[in-house]
Amino acid sequence: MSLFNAFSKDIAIDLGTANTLVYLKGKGIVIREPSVVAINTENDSVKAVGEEAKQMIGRTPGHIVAIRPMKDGVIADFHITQSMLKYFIRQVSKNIAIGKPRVLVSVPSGTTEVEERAVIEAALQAGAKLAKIIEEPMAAAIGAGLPVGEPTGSMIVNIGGGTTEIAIISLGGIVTSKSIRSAGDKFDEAIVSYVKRNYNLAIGLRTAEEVKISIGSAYPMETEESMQIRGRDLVSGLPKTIQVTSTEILEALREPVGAIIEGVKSTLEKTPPELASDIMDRGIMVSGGGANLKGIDALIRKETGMPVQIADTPLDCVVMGAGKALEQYEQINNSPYNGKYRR
Ligand SMILES: Nc1ncnc2c1ncn2[C@@H]1O[C@H](COP(=O)(O)OP(=O)(O)OP(=O)(O)O)[C@@H](O)[C@H]1O
Repeated sequence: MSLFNAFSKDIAIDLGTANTLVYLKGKGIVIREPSVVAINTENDSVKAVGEEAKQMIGRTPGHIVAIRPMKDGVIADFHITQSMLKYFIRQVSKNIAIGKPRVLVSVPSGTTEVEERAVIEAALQAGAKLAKIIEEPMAAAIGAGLPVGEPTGSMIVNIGGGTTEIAIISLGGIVTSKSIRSAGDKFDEAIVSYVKRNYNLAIGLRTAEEVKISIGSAYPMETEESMQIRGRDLVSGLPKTIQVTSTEILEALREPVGAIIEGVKSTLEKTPPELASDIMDRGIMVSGGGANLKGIDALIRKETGMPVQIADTPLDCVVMGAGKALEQYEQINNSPYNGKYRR
């Protein structure tokens, strides 16, 4: 049974802190852009959205600001989030001439009801005919191929940009979950702090992200790697290049990665014994962009003693799961949205 009707032009959106992905029913992923909006503050108009706006971060003239409207997995700026959502929904509607779509948006599990209403409102104002919410860990679990509808425990750890969502799912419902504000962004910030502390060098978050992706790891790697990075020397004030090693970045990431491990352990401690035993058999599934951090699976395995698997396309799990949920929604949550907000 479909969430809406079988012929509708439904879209699913992963409204992420770092990236927004849009899935069009029958087509797959049609938009994959950073969640960034550049605003001209002279007339409050939107100058650019997505990749084009991301390129402007840290490089804008005074009257243009590049903003990430979602922070720590929640909506930090409602109006800009709304503009972004409108832009993406209109992109899809315009290019594919689908008329007014019905929209399913995934939000982090820590999102308050007020924020959920704000997202629904934004989707409706962006031209959606109907809008519904799906919780991110549920979407991630479906997208990672876990058997969420079965009477067996599945565990998902979705490491995004702003939040890590950890959940135990059984029979189509979230049994226990935790949303922690340590994920990809905190990894980047930790690298910025490390370089500042140890080298007196100021680097930007984009450089830190490049370092994380190139030589970052959560677990000691077999071969040591190194990378040159450029920043501003805090003593002389001049540009300077230094070399950092993978061992140093492992050390820099210890704290934010440790917070995720603590979250996983405390969720396991709260898990009912029958489900815990299922998870011992089936293991923990890791998704989200942060699942790409080298060695994250090895570390979780070592710290929990459970089997751990990285999802096939970690960055796509949430939107693919939300997309699948468009078709399977009745099995997951039987509360129809009837024109007004309802969970
Ligand atoms: N190869 C990689 N190694 C390490 N981190 C990576 C890699 N590729 C992407 N990331 C990180 O993944 C994060 C983005 O992941 P994702 O798109 O799943 O988050 P999001 O859905 O936007 O955020 P949230 O779920 O918190 O709302 C970024 O911090 C990015 O730097």
